[in-house]
Amino acid sequence: MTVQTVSADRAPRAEQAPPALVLDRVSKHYGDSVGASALDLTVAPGELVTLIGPSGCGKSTTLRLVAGLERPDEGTIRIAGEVVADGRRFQEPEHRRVGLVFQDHALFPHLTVAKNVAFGLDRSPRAERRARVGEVLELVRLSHLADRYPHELSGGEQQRVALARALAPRPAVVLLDEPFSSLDESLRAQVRRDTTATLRETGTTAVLVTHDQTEALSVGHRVVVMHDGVIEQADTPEKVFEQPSTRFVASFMGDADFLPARVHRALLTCEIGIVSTVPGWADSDVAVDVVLRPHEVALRPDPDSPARVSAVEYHGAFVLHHVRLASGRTLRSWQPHNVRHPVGTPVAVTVAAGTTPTLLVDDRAVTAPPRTRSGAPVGRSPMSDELDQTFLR
Ligand SMILES: Nc1ncnc2c1ncn2[C@@H]1O[C@H](COP(=O)(O)OP(=O)(O)OP(=O)(O)O)[C@@H](O)[C@H]1O
Repeated sequence: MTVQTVSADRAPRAEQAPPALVLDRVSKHYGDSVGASALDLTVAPGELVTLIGPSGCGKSTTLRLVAGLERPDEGTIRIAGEVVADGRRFQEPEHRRVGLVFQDHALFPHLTVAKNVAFGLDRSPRAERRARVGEVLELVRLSHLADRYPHELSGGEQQRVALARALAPRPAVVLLDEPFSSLDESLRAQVRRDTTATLRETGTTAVLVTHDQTEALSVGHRVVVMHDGVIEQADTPEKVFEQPSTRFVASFMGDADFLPARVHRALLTCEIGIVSTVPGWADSDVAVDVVLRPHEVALRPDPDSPARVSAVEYHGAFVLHHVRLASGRTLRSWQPHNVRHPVGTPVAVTVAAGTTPTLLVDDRAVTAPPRTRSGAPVGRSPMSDELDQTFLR
C-alpha cells in the first residue's frame, strides 16, 4: 500500500491564473438557521481543499452556493475569475464551470457508463465528445466498462464513473459531497486514493466535503474547518492538527484534552507539573488552557502519584489509557500495543519531550502573551492561585 502524504510545500502554485474559486463574505440564512456566515475562502488552481465540520455546520450549503443551487444573501462568488453570484448577478448552475460528485453517485440508471460520462458534453461536436469520454474513462481506468449500465457496476466503479462525468467538461472546480461515505470500509480507502490521485494527476481544483477527520487531514492540501456557518480555520493539515486556532478545532480535529495552566516566567505549568518553556513569555503571568493530545502524554507507573489509570481501551496497534488526575480531570495517553497499565495503577503523567502544546485564552489559541492596554498581564483565573499554591511557591 502506498501512503500518500501531502504537505503545504507540495500544494500547487499558479501565480498567473486567477484563483479557481473565491468566496468573499458569502452568507446564506434559512429563517433563523445559519447556512453560511461571511465566508471568506480562496482556492488556488489545482488545490484540493477538504471541508469538514459537525452536522449542520454549513458544509453542504457552501457547496450548493458554489454550484449555484443556492443564491447567497450577501457576498460575492467567483469561479476562475468570473463573478457567478453577487448582489446583482446570478449564474445558473448549468452555466458555471463546476463538476459535482455526490455521495450516492447520482448516475442515470437508463444510460450506459459512456453515455453517463457524455452527459455534460452535449454541446460539443460528436467526435470531440467521443474522444473526451474515452480519455476520462481511461483516466479512471474504466474504458473496459463503457457499455455497462450503472446497476452492473460495483460501488467503487460507480463512484469512478461519477468522477469521470464531473471531469469530462473540464470544470474549473469539482465539488465532491461526501463521495466515499456510501462505500464500505475496505473499498473506501482504495477509492479515496484513486480519486485523489486522479484529481492531482489532472491538476483539478476540488472542494471535498467529509465527516471523517482522518480523510480531511490525509487528502487535502488544505483543510477548512466549519462550525455554526463560519470558517473556524483554513490551513494546511499539519497546522490544523498541530496548531488549532480555537478550542473547537482542537477538539473536533482529533482527540484533545484541556487543562487549566499558567505561563509564569516563560514556564508553562499545570496540574501535572512543568509542561514546557514558552520562549518570549519571560515577563508574563497568564492563565491559559493547555491542549494536550493523547500522543503527547507520557505515563509511567509511580506508586507515589495521585493520578490513576481509570480506563484502558485496546485499539490494536495502540492502547488508549484514560488517567484521572488528583483534580478529577482526565487526560488520555496513547501507549504502544504491548504496554497496558491496568485500571487503578498510579501513574506519573508527563508531556512527551519536544511537545509544543497549543495555549488557549478565552478558547482561542495564543502565540504571544496577551496584555491589557496598559501592558499588564491578563487572564488570571482562580486556577492560577491554585497552581501558585501547588507549584510556584
Ligand atoms: N433548505 C433548507 N431550509 C432550511 N434550513 C436549511 C436548509 N438547508 C440547510 N438548512 C440549515 O442550514 C444549516 C446548515 O445545513 P447544511 O446542510 O449546510 O449543513 P452540513 O454541514 O452539510 O450538515 P450535514 O453534515 O448534516 O450534511 C443547518 O442548520 C440546516 O438545518
